[in-house]
Amino acid sequence: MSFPVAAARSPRLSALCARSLSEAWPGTSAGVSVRNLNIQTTATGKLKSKDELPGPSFSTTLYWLFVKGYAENSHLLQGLQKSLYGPIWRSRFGPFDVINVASAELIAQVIQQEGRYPVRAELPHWKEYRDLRGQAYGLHVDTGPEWHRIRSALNPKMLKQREVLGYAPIINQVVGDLLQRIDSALRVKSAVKPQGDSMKKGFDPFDLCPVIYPPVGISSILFETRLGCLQEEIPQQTLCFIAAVNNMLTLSDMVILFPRWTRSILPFWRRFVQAWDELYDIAKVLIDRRMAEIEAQVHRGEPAEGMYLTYLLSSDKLSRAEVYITITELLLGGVDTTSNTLSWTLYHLARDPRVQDRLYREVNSVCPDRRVPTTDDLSRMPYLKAVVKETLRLYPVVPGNGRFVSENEVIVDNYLFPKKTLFHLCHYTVCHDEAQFVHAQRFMPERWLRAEDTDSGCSKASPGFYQHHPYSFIPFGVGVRACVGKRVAEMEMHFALSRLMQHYEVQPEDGAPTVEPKTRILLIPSKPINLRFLPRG
Ligand code: HEM
Repeated sequence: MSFPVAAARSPRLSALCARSLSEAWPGTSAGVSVRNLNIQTTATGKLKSKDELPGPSFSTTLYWLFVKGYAENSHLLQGLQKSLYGPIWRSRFGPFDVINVASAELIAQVIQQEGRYPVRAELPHWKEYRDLRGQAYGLHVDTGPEWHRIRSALNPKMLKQREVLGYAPIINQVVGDLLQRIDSALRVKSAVKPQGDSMKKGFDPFDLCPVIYPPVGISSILFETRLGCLQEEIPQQTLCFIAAVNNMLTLSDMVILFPRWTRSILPFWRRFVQAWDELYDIAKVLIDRRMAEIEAQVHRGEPAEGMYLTYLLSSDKLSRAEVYITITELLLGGVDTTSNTLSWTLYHLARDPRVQDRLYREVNSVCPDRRVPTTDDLSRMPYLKAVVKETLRLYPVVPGNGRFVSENEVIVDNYLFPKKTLFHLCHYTVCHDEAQFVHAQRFMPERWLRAEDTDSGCSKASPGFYQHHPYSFIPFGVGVRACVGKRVAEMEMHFALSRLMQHYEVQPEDGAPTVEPKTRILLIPSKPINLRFLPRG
């Protein structure tokens, strides 16, 4: 992932570990723009205690969340609280005592001190479920060297560019099915129109989100089988799986908020366990089925060829129990994320014909006559990548991330925090910070390009149009704990978007309302995004 630093320097995000920050952010020689990152210098004065931090009382937080409606808009609460308390504040809520940081510099300071085995947040209720069922802990529950061992087994086939390129054919096949699915949805809609109706095929708006919502591409890579998400009749098992993912994620938040003694009265824990059981059981059936196929192949003297699952099952790096839970967790990470990002992208393209036209022209010039793009072709589509980046900036799927620093004390902004402090990294606010991004509320993919753009209608004369602090845009996280699915997700979105552009022009439905995001763990559309898909001639 590159940054549009004006002087044509584009450091890679992966290189942005704390130690290399000044190299990675050219122009920020130590002690100048990295002033706040150098904790040695901030530590020279007297350090303050976290008790001196400003922040809302418990009752104020309750009021904001449940009376003012920020429970579904916690991304906006970040900005409100920043305006009241500054870029660092403390909030207490139920069992949580959280230090919120809402500037790129302070986020960088936290990440810089996250330790060798970073933890996002403790998930005691997930651990309790695993103990209850005697399952392996997995990526989200395991900590320290155990987490690192699992992560090291996953990384090579997920994060190495060379390996990920191998998934291109299956992703393209899935995208082909997606196009067919849209086409048949349009045909059904036009078929029910009365004769002579002026509305033509493709003119009836519909919400693409449910079509692309299911974990289409990633499931093919992980399970090495199609789950039938793109069939007109989605198989029952797949519907169950999708519902279980939703339930588990929603209930996870509820379970952690209420004390244990409420479990016999409130339904949350019981339903949470049920959702996990369903998820795990379906994943286990699919994995066992694939394992039986591999064993049969080996028995026949054939090489066991496959993708991710075959690699994990045959690598001996993880136990079978760990493979069950790891594949389930990978799928959890891959579901809402790419589909929501793609939906937001289309939402903006539909509203901005100039951007859509420029994107179409780029795709068409690299792949004329609807030739299916290859990964090489994608590398020659900078505007396509800029469009996806700009979408992730406006709608970071993970609007706030966490770091639970348990190994060491941490100094941030001259405050000293003891071990076991939970930090909330307010990415949404930082991505919308006018000081980092000129016209921060506008959808302007050009800001990610290095070349001068002539028709964006915005002032590139403003210093900083292309420049921003590297930690002001980290939609996939950063460092060793960053998203393991980043490369696959990007490839999936780039293929899907380029091919959608080849086949359809998207337009908003008549009188379409503005769609705002809401938070349901992830940042998702608050209402359906209904679009018209007009087949291109
Ligand atoms: C638009 C797409 C996606 C976005 C924006 C995204 C974003 C993120 C972010 C912000 C994190 C936390 C990183 C950190 O704590 O520093 C994360 C973690 C994770 N993501 Fe993604 N993700 C996406 C797609 C995917 C996909 C497709 C997969 C499945 C292969 C996936 C699997 C995971 C997993 C397993 C983790 C936890 C890693 C760990 O704890 O070691 N993500 N993702």
